[in-house]
Amino acid sequence: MSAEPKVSIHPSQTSLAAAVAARLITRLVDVQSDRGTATVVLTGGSIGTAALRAVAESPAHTAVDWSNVHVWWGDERFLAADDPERNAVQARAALLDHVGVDPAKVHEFGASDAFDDEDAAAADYAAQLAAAAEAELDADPGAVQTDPRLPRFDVLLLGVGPDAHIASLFPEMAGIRTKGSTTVGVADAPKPPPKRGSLTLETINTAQEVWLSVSGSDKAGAVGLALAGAGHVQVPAAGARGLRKTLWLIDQDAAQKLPGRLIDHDEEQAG
Ligand SMILES: O=C(O)[C@H](O)[C@@H](O)[C@H](O)[C@H](O)COP(=O)(O)O
Repeated sequence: MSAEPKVSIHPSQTSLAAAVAARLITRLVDVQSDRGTATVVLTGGSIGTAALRAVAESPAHTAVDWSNVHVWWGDERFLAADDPERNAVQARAALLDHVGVDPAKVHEFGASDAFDDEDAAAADYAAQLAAAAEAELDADPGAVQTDPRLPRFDVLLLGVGPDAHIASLFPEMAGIRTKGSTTVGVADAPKPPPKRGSLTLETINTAQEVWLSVSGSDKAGAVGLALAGAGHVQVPAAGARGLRKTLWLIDQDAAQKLPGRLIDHDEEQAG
């Protein structure tokens, strides 16, 4: 079971980041009012980080109980813990340091100063995920889990590269082909740095909602191919689906090669 993609087009990168931020705040508030806690999976990349900055700048962010938000990452660069290129370091600077998150609920991929290699860090992340899944079941023995090795992901954010990669799953490479594991170490990513850790596509696709945020004309080809139904090994972004929602949030530059039949005009006007 997975949700067909919906597309929402925004006039500029700035309005896109603001729209992602507004949607994220609303979603977290809604999930918390139903369930008490909410879980978000963050992405690195320019638009992902700009959206987090926009959350911090929005007065509405105080409606979220940040101390009850679980934070994970879709991928991480295998670098020292304080390296400014780490997705987690950028997310802290953009949002997490400003909103009173509970450090025990912020789950980072292991860094290169703590783990021998990217595979060990990825294995550790899989163990962290499995422990969270177990804790979830202890707290609510009736909880329905999509995968017993994974906690519930309410919203999973992704950026998309010009080559259509998502998280650290690059076209035609081993990561995007990985089956049976929840995480994967990546040794030779074409986007620097080469060493990374990532959720697998199978893991990404257990999220309730997957939102792909994309800005810029260099991404238009990737967006067009992904939404025209290309195969996920060649076009990883084509394979990302949420269980109840798959939302492409894109700016006009990234929408240049969009198959027209996919534009949802209600969504288009929403942002
Ligand atoms: O660690 C990373 O590099 C990311 O998680 C990666 O998947 C990113 O989201 C895309 O490459 C888009 O990045 P831009 O928005 O900067 O193009």
